[in-house]
This record gives sequence, structure tokens and C-alpha cells, in this order.
Amino acid sequence: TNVAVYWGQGPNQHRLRDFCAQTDIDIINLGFINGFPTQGAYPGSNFGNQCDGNVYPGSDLLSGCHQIVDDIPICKQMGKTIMLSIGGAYTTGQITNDAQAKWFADFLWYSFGPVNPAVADQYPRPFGDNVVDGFDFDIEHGGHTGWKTMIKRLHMRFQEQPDKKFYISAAPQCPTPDAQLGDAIASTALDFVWVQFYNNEGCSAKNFVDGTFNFDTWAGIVASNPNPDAKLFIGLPAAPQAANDGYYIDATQVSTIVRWYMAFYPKVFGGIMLWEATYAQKNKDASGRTYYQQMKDILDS
Ligand SMILES: CNC(=O)NC(=N)Nc1ccccc1
Repeated sequence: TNVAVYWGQGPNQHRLRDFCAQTDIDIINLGFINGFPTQGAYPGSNFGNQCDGNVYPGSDLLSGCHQIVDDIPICKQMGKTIMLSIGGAYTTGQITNDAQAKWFADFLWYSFGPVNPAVADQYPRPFGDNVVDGFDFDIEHGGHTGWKTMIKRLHMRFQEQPDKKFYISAAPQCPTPDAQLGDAIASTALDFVWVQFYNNEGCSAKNFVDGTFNFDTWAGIVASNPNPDAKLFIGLPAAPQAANDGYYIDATQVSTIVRWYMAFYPKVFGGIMLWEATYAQKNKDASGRTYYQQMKDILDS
């Protein structure tokens, strides 16, 4: 089972290589591509204090992410799975039709997927020759239009590159069905579904105590995904201030939940997702172990 963390939006965050050096982290979601483009335009991106602030002319797409360019090879050497995350809490633009969705998917593929000389004059390479391992959809508002079409389009592009496995993941919020991603999760093959079991009353991990934590519902949803190997992760705040008040739970509480659901759903249980890396790095226990180290200890216990 795996520990996945979001990186890119942390307060005064360290560079990516520092987190790729952590043996307790398996998957890193780079957040975010947070500007959704009209057809023919570039998306926007934001990686917090990283990059040099320059953008491709006429766009909000960062062109100077030199730390990320230098660090992804280190992450790959360390065996990390690096996902590029679309969305987050603060996005601009909206996908309103299938042509726009296909454009956005193709842009992500040709700009962040395998280097393709045939289209080098049409698409930029914000991370240089680095190739991400897949795309994460952290769509938190705006409705469902376009996401299923994007994922299907990406699957079509993945089939053109049979020698490398590419992943698709989704980060729905815990109320079901998720207003943004529910239809995509039900109808397109996904590899990881990391549910945000926080910031929502009546389905979060902290609701384990009052019996409304809805992991069982999500286990049923993910177990019936078109990908029979789709994995469900428990998404958690990595520190009290990483989510709305009251949604953080400590490692002892996480241990109770994980041991219960890992035993009940051994096939679909994939691990733990944390929002987010920097909060986790700062949230150390009495023996100085970070929150992602504490999570890994629980998964390995
Ligand atoms: C994996 N995505 C998130 O965890 N998003 C997230 N935490 N969004 C958010 C929602 C409300 C306030 C601040 C952030």
C-alpha cells in the first residue's frame, strides 16, 4: 500500500527533490494546473513558491519551473510516481464542451507526456523533457462537464505509447455522488481514487466516531470501476491547519481506521493520501517522525 502526497501549494515549501528523498512517500501529485483553457489556448499553472514567475506569452502557464525540471529526474531515480494534478481549490476557466475537453487533454499529453518531435512546434514543454507518470483530477467545483471526455481522450493517447504505463487518478470529496467527478469515476478506468475524507460533514474520517464515515460506500464505487485494479485511498489532512477546523485526526485514530478498512477491503484498499506534503513534513510526533512517516508506519504495521 502507498502514501501519496500533494506538493506544490505548501507554505514556504521545500523543493520537490527533498520530498522525493523521503522513502515513506510513494506517489507525489504536483499541484496545480489550475487554469482551464479555452480551445486552442494554454492552461494556467501554479506551483506556489517554485518556478521563476515567467509564463508563456499571453498565458498563465509557468515557463520557468527550473527546480521541478531539475528534480523530477531525481524523483524517478528514487522510484516515485509523479502525477500532474489538474484543479485544486482555486481554479479559473471552465470546460463547457467536448472539443475543449479534448484540446485540454491533448495539451497535457503533448506538453507533459512523452516528448514528441512531430508536435514540438505546437506544444510547449514546461517541465522540459521530463515525462510525468500520469494525470490527477482534483476538481472541486464547477460541475461534471468535460472530465469524462478528458480522461477518455488521455486513455486514447496512452494506447499510442504502449511501452510505458501511464496513470489516471481522481480526488473527489467524500459526499456521494461527487458533483464534479462522480460520472467519470463510474465510467472511466482509473488507477487511484483518493477521496478527500475531510472538509465535508457526515462522511469524513473524523466521522468514524459517529458512524457516518463513508469509506464503505466509496469501496463499492471504486470496486465497480471499469479498472478492476482501481485502488481507493483514504485522503487526510496532514496537520490541523491543513483543512477546515476539526477534520484533522491524529495517527492513533488513523491507525484504528486503516487497520479496520485494510482488513475489510484488502483488494481495493490502496493506502493513504495526504493534503499536503509541507504540512506533513512539519507535523512531527514526539520522536520526530513526520506525518507521512507516521502514515507509512501504520500501513506497514
Ligand atoms: C486534494 N485536494 C485538496 O485537499 N483540496 C483542498 N484541500 N481544497 C481546499 C478546500 C477548502 C479550503 C482549502 C483547500
